[in-house]
Amino acid sequence: MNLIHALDIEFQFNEQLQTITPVLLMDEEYTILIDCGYPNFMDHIREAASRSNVALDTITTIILTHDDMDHIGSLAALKRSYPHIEVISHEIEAPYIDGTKKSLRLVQAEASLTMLPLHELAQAEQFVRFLQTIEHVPVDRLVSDKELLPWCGGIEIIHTPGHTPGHISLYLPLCKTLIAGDAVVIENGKLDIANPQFTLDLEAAVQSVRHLLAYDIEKLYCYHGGLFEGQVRPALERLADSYESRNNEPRHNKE
Ligand SMILES: O=c1ccn([C@@H]2O[C@@H]3COP(=O)(O)O[C@H]3[C@H]2O)c(=O)[nH]1
Repeated sequence: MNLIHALDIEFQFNEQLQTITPVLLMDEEYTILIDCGYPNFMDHIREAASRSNVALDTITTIILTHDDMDHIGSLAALKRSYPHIEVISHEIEAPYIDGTKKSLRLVQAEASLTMLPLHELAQAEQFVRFLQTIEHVPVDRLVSDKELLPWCGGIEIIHTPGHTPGHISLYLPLCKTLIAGDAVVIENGKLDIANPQFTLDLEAAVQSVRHLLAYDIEKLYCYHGGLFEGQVRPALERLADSYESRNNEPRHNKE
């Protein structure tokens, strides 16, 4: 028995209706949550999981695709309530999650304060203060590219850097399913790079999309956008091509 439950969670953020999609993977023994929402999202996760008849206390494992406030925000609360949960992330991402290194999103947000026009400053400062409140949690197990976790018939770790340096996607060969985290998102029905303006290394993010073409993917779940309804391979190819052709466009001489 292998099951995948997409936990679509709708909420208001910055006065906008948003949806995030953590994913539950289950086999006979293990219940694995992939990413865990913003701070104070335990009730949202509990409610979404209960729609799939899953109780939070059955979660054995949390795999974090990367360190960002909307992916690790409720990790500390989940660990406090369920200390048995094993937390897994890529080895490069772990120091940001456990707080040994300063969150790169916070570094980015602080750096933006010196460059923003005055009218955007208050919101950016608020975002910095928000990031400073994110609780850090030790990572119990480090994984690296191509590692195969034994659950659900095998879960392959794919290192997909770009959005952050230790970002991972998860591939389940048995059901040809990719959990993409923020490696790609769905925007207006199409695959896209997640917030390119905040992507820490856009070139690497596009390379990661190309790398995903090596996998036979029939179902693709995005954290922002949920299940992609379409032909995955051509969509990934179009996405990589579109960013690469932008990079190859001749630059206009402004002199
Ligand atoms: O100045 C900034 C920088 C970033 N951000 C957020 O950081 C997030 C990174 O992951 P994401 O792609 O899910 O979403 C991004 C944005 O929502 C922001 O709101 N303001």
